[in-house]
Amino acid sequence: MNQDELKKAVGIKSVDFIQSNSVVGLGTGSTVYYMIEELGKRYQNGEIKNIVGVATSSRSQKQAESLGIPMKDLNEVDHIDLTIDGADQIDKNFQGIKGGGAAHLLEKMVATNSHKNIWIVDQSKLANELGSFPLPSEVIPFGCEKTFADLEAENLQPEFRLDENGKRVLTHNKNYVIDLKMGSIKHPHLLADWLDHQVGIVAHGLFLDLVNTIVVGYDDGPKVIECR
Ligand SMILES: O=C[C@H](O)[C@H](O)[C@H](O)COP(=O)(O)O
Repeated sequence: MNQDELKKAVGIKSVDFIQSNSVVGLGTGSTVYYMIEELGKRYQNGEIKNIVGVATSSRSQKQAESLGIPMKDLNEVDHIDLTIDGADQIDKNFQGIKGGGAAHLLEKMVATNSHKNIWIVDQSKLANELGSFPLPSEVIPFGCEKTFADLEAENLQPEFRLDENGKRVLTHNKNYVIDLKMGSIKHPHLLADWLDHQVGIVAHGLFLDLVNTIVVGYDDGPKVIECR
């Protein structure tokens, strides 16, 4: 199976975890696309009833709406039962990096408001340790050169993320993304703690101790792994 087929297989499989009468967080990305597509099908044919979706990006919001899935804003729900999202890298302790699509701020807010989090990935996303995938950080434009200099001084190999026209990528909230390309993250909790204390950083892509279950796409089919 190619990577896209693996993503599709885990996307479809993950919908088995969605129960009727629940509030579901909808992640963002090319793997989640298949999950939302399948959820739309099962909602339309009545297999899954009475759900409300909470999106983590305008992309996922639009896709879900186009399939007729009832949607609410995070402010409008008192809880989220389950969120299904993708990930960019998952280490052997089930810690993750997210934000390859610059959606990690909204994703983190939805994930931390969810009773349960499931990540869906193809096998290429699993790694012994985090860091070979650059760690995204969302920074506010005000004073961003200072924030950048602080990251550089910390030896975190920062780089502003640029679009195809060489312009700085803007997030949903009109912030910039700085990718940290240090290659290897030996102590994710220490790094997360340091980044959490940088005033100009709104959110970083380290999602630690958060995921409960991962669904991994292998050539012989999706495998469900309980993490915590
Ligand atoms: O910002 C994007 C999100 O964190 C995605 O969930 C992550 O990048 C994985 O996306 P994909 O399934 O497209 O690889």
